[in-house]
Amino acid sequence: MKITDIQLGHISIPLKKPFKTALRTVNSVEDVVVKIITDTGHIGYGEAPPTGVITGDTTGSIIGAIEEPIKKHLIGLEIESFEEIMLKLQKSLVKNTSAKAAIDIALYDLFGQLYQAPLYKLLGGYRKEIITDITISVNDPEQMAKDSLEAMNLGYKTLKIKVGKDANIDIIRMKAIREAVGYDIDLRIDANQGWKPKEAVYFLRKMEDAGINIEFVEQPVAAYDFEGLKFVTDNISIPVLADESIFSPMDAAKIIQMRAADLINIKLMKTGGIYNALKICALAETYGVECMIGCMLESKISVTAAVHLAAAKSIITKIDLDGPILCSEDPIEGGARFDEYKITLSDEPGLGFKKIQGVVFK
Ligand SMILES: C[C@H](N)C(=O)N[C@H](CCC(=O)O)C(=O)O
Ligand SMILES: [Mg+2]
Repeated sequence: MKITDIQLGHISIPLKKPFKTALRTVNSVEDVVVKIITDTGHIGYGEAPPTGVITGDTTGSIIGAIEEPIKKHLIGLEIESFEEIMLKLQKSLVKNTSAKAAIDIALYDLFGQLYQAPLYKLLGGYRKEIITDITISVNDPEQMAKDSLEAMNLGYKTLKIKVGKDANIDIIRMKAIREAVGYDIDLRIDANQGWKPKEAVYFLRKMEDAGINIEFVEQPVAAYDFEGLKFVTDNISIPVLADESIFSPMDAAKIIQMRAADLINIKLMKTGGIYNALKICALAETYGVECMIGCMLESKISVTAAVHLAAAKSIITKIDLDGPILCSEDPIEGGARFDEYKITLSDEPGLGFKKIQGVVFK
């Protein structure tokens, strides 16, 4: 199975509601889609979102990275020589993790097809069904309480609450949400780097004292501020999860060795795909640090790859793969099945895609 061509397309899906974090507001998924074609007629699909505020990647940079260095390094290679392909992909240029992730995902899709097995089984086959949280965008407290109740009524047991815009109002937001949903729902919060270390400690302690009961806090401080992250971790009892601070396995090793966070958020768009995500899983497992798997604003193509990884690995104990659920439509036939919070994999080979509607590949 030899790679003969790599084509690109664009997927555009309106969201059900605007997605709002401390970093940005988005109304639709606008992602680059990758199609890798082989001489055997097998096709692998991948996807990359331009999440510039987190990864630095834009639509233009993703397309440029794939059309120039990546494509040149991969055409003509055999999927059988998987390690060689992965090394060439990762070494074709530095950074550009979203472009690498899209290609890595399409290659793993082909890898599964080559051996006629669903990817999650090839990677470990731990389970075939997972349960995701759903994100509540940062808004005024009344709106967030209403959105949380709506999610609870759809059956979600875990809500990921976006905060980090103004710590004084964040406390009011969290009180309003906890009051609305009661204590049977787990609340995890994501500040998306919005607080300073001392401010984070002050307000998180206040939230603890108010009995809000928070499962964990995600990325309270700036991505680069490992010391600040450690300061928060050392000074509150709520577990701290590192998201934007960890892209590479090296970042993960550093955070773990510093004890700067209690938990790690793996996202394929930060790691450059499954190949490096597996290294983070191995590191985390070695040190007994549980992982969450997350996503950006992604459709079912790349999120299906994340579902396969989560289904394969027991160290991934927390799931934030709500990208496709936030979308108002699903133009992808096949892949993971989303029934609100319940995500199930089929036993189709690779990632199991059948058809991607409305995307023109060139
Ligand atoms: C969509 C997912 N639940 C999520 O919240 N991801 C964000 C970043 C998403 C983005 O801005 O595209 C996160 O965990 O920080
Ligand atoms: Mg996050």
